[in-house]
Amino acid sequence: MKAVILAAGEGKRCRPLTLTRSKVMLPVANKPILEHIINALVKNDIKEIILVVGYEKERIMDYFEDGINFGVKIKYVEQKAQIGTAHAILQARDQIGKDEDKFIVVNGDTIIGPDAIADLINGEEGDATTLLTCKKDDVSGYGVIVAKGKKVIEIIEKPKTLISHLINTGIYLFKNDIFDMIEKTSISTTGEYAITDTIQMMIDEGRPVTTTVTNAGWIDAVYSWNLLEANTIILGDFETDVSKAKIEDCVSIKGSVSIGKNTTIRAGSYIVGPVVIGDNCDIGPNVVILPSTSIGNNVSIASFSYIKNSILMQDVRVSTHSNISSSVIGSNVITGPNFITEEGEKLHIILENELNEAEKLGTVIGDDTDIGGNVLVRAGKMVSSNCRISSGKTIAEDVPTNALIN
Ligand SMILES: CC(=O)N[C@H]1[C@@H](OP(=O)(O)OP(=O)(O)OC[C@H]2O[C@@H](n3ccc(=O)[nH]c3=O)[C@H](O)[C@@H]2O)O[C@H](CO)[C@@H](O)[C@@H]1O
Repeated sequence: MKAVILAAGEGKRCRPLTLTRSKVMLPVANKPILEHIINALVKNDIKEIILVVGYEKERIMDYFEDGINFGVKIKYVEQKAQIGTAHAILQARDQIGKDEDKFIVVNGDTIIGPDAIADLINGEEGDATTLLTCKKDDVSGYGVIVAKGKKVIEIIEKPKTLISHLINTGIYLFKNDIFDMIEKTSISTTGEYAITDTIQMMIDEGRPVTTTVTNAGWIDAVYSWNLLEANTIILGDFETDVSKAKIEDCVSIKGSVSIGKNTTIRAGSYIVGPVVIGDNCDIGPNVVILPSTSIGNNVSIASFSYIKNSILMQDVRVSTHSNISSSVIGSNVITGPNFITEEGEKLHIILENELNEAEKLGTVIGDDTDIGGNVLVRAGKMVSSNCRISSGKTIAEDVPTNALIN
């Protein structure tokens, strides 16, 4: 069976991190979200994946290439304008071909494990379209499903009132007839061609649509700070492997800690897992890294720094005596000595003109930003990409892209 992954959108709610890469390429436990999905499909014996790409497509294509390093054949189709999930699926029509019986479609921006895909495949019913659903207390922001047993009665996209606790995970088993149905789908009130509208049309025409409810892990990082929660969950499955690292004397490592090749952990450092550290990093001496932290490749963290519950992407340089907690730091960010992120709980954050609440957050910093020494970032304040912040500043407001704070 073939699978189609929808990966053409930006993921605006994860800005500033998605200004330079799409949400599907954001790292969780040192792997892009998309890689977790591809692994889940490969573990279910999927041999060919069609990736629908658009926004920042080169980054995706450079990373996955033809898929050979990921154990699968990957083909790319481009969706030139991101005008909806139904339109995105339609781009894969030629690659799926008429002979294909059924194929899987997965949204590229949620983290799933192999069990979710196995549930979808095992729940297949005759020639029906199957939607993988899961139960959630708070269903706001999702497609909601009303079902009678396995039969789907109605699918309503982001309803304003509570109709059901069953949500659409964005993982489907379709037959080839979906393409003709998509072509008949009209544009929604939000200006998109939505696959949920196509599915509702199938139900209205009396075509069989069933649902399989999954209890397998399905993690949706809606906002950049949700990446930290996702990271904590995924790191929970990691096993200790420090065999490829250079560990100096008097280093203390507790819990599950995975360290990549050519990484040096210098004397006096103290690491408590779950923690994952990539290749070619230089950590210490006397650095403390606490759960649940992911550190990408080519990162250096200088002496007496303290990192907790954070994601540091690749090529980050942290100077001495820094304290980074509950933060997501984009790639190629450089911070001067005594860089401090304040941590806050239940923070109100305005993003894309919407008020949101972050359970716990330090800061989020976009790619390619340089921060001088003795800088403090107040809890929940974000610094966008390509900013220059001089020494001694306190960041008490969000900093926009390309800003120069002198
Ligand atoms: C209309 C629709 O499908 N809604 C579903 C979608 O909502 P949701 O609003 O999450 O859908 P998004 O717009 O985030 O898109 C989902 C995925 O499709 C990709 N994409 C989107 C638009 C586009 O033109 N091209 C493209 O490739 C995005 O990159 C992303 O990977 O996922 C939720 C689960 O997370 C479901 O509960 C919703 O029912």
